[in-house]
Amino acid sequence: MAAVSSDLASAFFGLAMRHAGLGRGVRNSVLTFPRLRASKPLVARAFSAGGIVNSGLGRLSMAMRSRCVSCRFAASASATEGELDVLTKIPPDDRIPATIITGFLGSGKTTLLNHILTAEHGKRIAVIENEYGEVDIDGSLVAAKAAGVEDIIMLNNGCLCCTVRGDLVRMIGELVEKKKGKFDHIVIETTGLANPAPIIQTFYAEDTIFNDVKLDGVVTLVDAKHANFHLDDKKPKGVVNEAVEQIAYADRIIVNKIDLVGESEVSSLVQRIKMPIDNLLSIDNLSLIQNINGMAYLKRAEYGKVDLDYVLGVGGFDLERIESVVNSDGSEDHHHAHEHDHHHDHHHHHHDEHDHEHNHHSDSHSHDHTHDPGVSSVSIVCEGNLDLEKANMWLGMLLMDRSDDIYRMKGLLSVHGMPERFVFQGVHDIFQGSPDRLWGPEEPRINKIVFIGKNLDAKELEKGFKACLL
Ligand SMILES: Nc1nc2c(ncn2[C@@H]2O[C@H](COP(=O)(O)OP(=O)(O)OP(=O)(O)O)[C@@H](O)[C@H]2O)c(=O)[nH]1
Repeated sequence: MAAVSSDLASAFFGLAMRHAGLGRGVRNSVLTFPRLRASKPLVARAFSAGGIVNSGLGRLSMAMRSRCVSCRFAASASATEGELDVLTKIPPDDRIPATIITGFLGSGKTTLLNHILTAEHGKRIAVIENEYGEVDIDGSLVAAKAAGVEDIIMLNNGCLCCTVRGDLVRMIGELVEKKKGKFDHIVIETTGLANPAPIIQTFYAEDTIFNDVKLDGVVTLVDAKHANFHLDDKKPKGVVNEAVEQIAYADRIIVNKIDLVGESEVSSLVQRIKMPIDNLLSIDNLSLIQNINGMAYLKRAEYGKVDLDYVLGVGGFDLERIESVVNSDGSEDHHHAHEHDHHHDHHHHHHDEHDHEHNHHSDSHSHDHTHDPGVSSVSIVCEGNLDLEKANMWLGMLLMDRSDDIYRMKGLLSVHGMPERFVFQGVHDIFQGSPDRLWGPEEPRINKIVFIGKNLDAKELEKGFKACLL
């Protein structure tokens, strides 16, 4: 890994900053890091509405365009003057939003879908339903169709994340081609055994989708009664536990079927999914407890009944809205205030915005999962300015090395010399970043970054990140 050239480094943020919106309405850059060995030529693929751009890293000549009219990128040391086409205003992103509904078998996906389809929201929704091995459309879906769903497409000759991924691309392509303007949102229900990662990646890796459709969010249903059983399921080496993965990739979690269990059972499940491990140190059986996703918002529900703005238009993959995630722990369940307790617990290390006003030291939280192959989340919060070159190198190397294990990343960074906040997110080796609004004159320049993945070593991540600070 030591042989990785600094070209890789300049690509990570450099490309992200310089390549944006080459085509209609696409504001952000998207990078994928192919699984390369350091000795091979390093190539990044930038997907844009204009097609795939293959570029030798660090030798990019794409014009940088920013959403923000007055952006300057003094920090982008490697950008040549001719590239700084920063005054171009990018048109609004008018791609059709798509929501993935996932969750283990029987967790209530179709029930939620019906709730969405029959509720008053004024949206015209096209549905892609993936029922593994089933032929007939679910009876309740037919009812929903009568209620005015724009289109229901069945994908039932395999699982969306495996065999029918090509079908998904084709179907979305056809939907857009034939029915564009007739629907406002696409909802995709996966099978209960789907791993969301390949489905998410399809939205970035396939130009035919990326040009017209943007991923809005991943909503995961969790069966309050049976989830622990599936989460505990020890899989053979190399086999993923779908129940864990589905939660790990979520932007919105719905702990459903709470009518079937008692309050304490729900609370311990919520803890297992969300609560910072530091709070659980007093609990005896610590090894059984993991903080699977500290980033997603979580709500409890019966029969999937949640407000629709909780599941549609969430902007989970929208750089403009990453802030709300990295600034909070995702607990949004106002009826269960105790889920916020860790905000006020002096033993934990995850601070909210208010804390930082008074306490500007760096910190992170996560249980040390070095010896635990479980999925966990790590948050790093740290005031200071990042050295762009170092940050490029660190994140580039991290993804080269660990992109299989890093499921999701979201962050808000303070880059030295850059007057705007830099917002980014990633799914494995796909990375997307762009400048956000200007830092306020009195605003502390605090970096916030969240990782969700397997075998994450919080200390190592924090050390690597802090080494990038000036
Ligand atoms: N008691 C109870 N039952 C529920 C709740 N939500 C859904 N169900 C029932 O649970 C069963 C499974 O719900 P579905 O919505 O079909 O679950 P699914 O995730 O789509 O199932 P698969 O497609 O098989 O993975 C149905 O009989 C639902 O009526 C709930 O909150 N409480």
